[in-house]
Amino acid sequence: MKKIVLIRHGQSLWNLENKFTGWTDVDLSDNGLEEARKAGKILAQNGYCFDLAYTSVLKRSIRTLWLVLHEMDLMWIPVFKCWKLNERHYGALQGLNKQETIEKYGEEQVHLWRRSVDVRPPALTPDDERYEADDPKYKSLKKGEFPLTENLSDTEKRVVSYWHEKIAPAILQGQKVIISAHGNTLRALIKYLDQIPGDGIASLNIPTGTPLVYELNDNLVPIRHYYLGIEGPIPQENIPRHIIHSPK
Ligand SMILES: O=C(O)[C@@H](CO)OP(=O)(O)O
Repeated sequence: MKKIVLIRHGQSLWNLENKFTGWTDVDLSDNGLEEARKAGKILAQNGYCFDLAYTSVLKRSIRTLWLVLHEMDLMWIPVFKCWKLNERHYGALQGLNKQETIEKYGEEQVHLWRRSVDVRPPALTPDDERYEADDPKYKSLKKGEFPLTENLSDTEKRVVSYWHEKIAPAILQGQKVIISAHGNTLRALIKYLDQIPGDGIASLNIPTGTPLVYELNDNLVPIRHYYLGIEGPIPQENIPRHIIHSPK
């Protein structure tokens, strides 16, 4: 049996301000910093240890990982950063307030943009200042690879390709792995691992800064999964489809 830990970054400044974030590189809020430290403590208290870590190139997930590894005294382990683990690109919605967007376009449209698998938010244009293809952190992207907008399926393709290229081979070699990423990146990975069809993933919301353990069989098929450190009943919207129970 293999065990991996997924963690969505702690609360970011734009989570706090209720803004669409996507690839905008905002940092953690004070609460998010605290969530990340708490996650590291909980992992250490539960006897977790990692050989390798994976994260995006966005500072909210990198800093979350740093704080987790700091609390676990594991800052020395190799950390691999890749844009393929970035949050879903939110196109022209990036920077807009979610509530104001609902007031302008209606609840139903905004829900489709946020949670549908195949609807893409309005695209950025390459002359938009939010189009950051020239940022050095994206110099490894091939021409045309930098997204102007993405739906969850687009995100799933890049996340799953990285899973097969890098993460799965490491797990199969026996490495203990933590992945620090983003709400929609982790939803996409869970959709793939748990083979959740179509819009079955629409209602899943991953809580910030909360370790989610996946136990996998030798073929990397999920056996069960559970959160660490949630006190009281787990809200239904936080529970991936196959969840069985939380550890004692
Ligand atoms: O703004 C974003 O990038 C994401 C995650 O915070 O938001 P949502 O939950 O709407 O997908």
